[in-house]
Amino acid sequence: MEEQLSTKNTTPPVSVPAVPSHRHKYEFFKVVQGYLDEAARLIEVPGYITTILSQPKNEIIVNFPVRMDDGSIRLFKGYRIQHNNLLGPFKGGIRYHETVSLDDLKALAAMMTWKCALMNLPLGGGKGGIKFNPNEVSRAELQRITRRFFHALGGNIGPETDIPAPDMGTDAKTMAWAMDTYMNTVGQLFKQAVKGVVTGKPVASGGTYGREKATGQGVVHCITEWAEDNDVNLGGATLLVQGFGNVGSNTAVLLSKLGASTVAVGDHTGYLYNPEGFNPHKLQDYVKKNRSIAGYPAGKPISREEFFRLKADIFIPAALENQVGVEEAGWLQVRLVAEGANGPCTPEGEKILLERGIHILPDILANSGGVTVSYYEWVQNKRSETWTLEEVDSRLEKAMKRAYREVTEMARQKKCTLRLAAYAVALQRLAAVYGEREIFP
Ligand SMILES: NC(=O)C1=CN([C@@H]2O[C@H](COP(=O)(O)OP(=O)(O)OC[C@H]3O[C@@H](n4cnc5c(N)ncnc54)[C@H](OP(=O)(O)O)[C@@H]3O)[C@@H](O)[C@H]2O)C=CC1
Ligand SMILES: O=C(O)CCC(=O)C(=O)O
Repeated sequence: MEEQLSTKNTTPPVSVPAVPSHRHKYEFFKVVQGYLDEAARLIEVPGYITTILSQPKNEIIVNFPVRMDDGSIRLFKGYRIQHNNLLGPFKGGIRYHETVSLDDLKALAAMMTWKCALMNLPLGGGKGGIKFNPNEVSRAELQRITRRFFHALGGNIGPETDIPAPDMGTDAKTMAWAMDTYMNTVGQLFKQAVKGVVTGKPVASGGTYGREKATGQGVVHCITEWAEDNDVNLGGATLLVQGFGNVGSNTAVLLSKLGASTVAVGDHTGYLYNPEGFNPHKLQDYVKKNRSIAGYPAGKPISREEFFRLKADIFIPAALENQVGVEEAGWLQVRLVAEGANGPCTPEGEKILLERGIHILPDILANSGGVTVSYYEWVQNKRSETWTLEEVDSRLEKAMKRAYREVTEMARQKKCTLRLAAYAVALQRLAAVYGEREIFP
């Protein structure tokens, strides 16, 4: 039992580098474009389509000053990348993290285009963020940074233009501040009902039931389908979870209801191991209160390498991109990597995993439950409706299972990886619309 293992961990929080320092600079946008080009060759898409999709439509950069608690003024740089809006308004999260960069956000915005197309949503792709560490500012500073950022973005976003949502370092509260700022600036000018300007809001402020757990729920639907296809019993399965925020913790909690057990977890402060299995509810509550897993009593501190070398059934990366490179792919002893995070495996890492017979559920499929339920929230805001949790859950389940089947069928037909198959399904949808519009007569 977890409680019996309670060796008190008094280790102070240590910052664990996201990737070992000898690793090359990771060109995330190039990597994502590489997948698109490969998928385009696979399904023979006309060259002009990949040319259009090779860069974002708009790259918005704003510099804005914020008064900090000590009275000083600090200048922040914020981004909103609008990749593509062929299928509908730009859509995607806002990331607050010290690693935020233009290149990464371009990659993440492009991935939103593929994700929305794959899920057959009438939405395009976007992503934004600010480069700073949200754990190092007070709550009042966080609110002022958010309000200044959304004020600076002004009319570049809107319920029919570009709809942000939470991503790393942001949550429902951030979205409530964002909506309020927009309502009192741009919304005032147009006298519009503007709840739909952001999704992932608190339920009382126009959010939807089920959004908070949606990404984790989607990961779990994909894992369940994979388990069925591969005759794996999830009861008693063991999990390694990297990142215990929204995606990691909800995935662990939902899988525990199917009998799976989380034996190791990690975040930027370090990694913890508990062979008996953590209680994911308690750990989730602890992280909500303490902002990290550091000091959680029911686990033994281990190194990042020890974490990756543990024998388990499923690895769920739910933190940053570029986590599974050549080294980690050689270390992992699991049957499945289910990508809760965006871009956690490098192409070289993926190749090694597949050669070693480790399956991968790719990000744009596995973590698409979040944006799918964001879409449900946006529809409810448009129609002034409130759907029950059961309705949201049941729609999400159908949508995830349909997407999983489409991707596995494409992979079978084209004899390709699930990642390329997911890109191919998405690209096929976009190509059909470009074709119908005959934009270059
Ligand atoms: N939220 C959503 O709906 C969706 C999120 N995603 C993706 O899922 C991933 C996680 O997002 P989300 O759960 O929302 O973010 P959260 O901010 O809620 O959680 C992120 C987690 O990652 C950890 N982390 C940060 N840096 C490191 C590091 N260097 N090494 C190990 N762990 C680290 C954080 O730890 P700490 O707090 O200690 O920094 C935290 O536990 C991201 O890739 C995001 O793009 C994808 C689809 C939708
Ligand atoms: O819910 C959304 O709109 C965005 C989710 C997101 O940022 C992602 O899927 O990476």
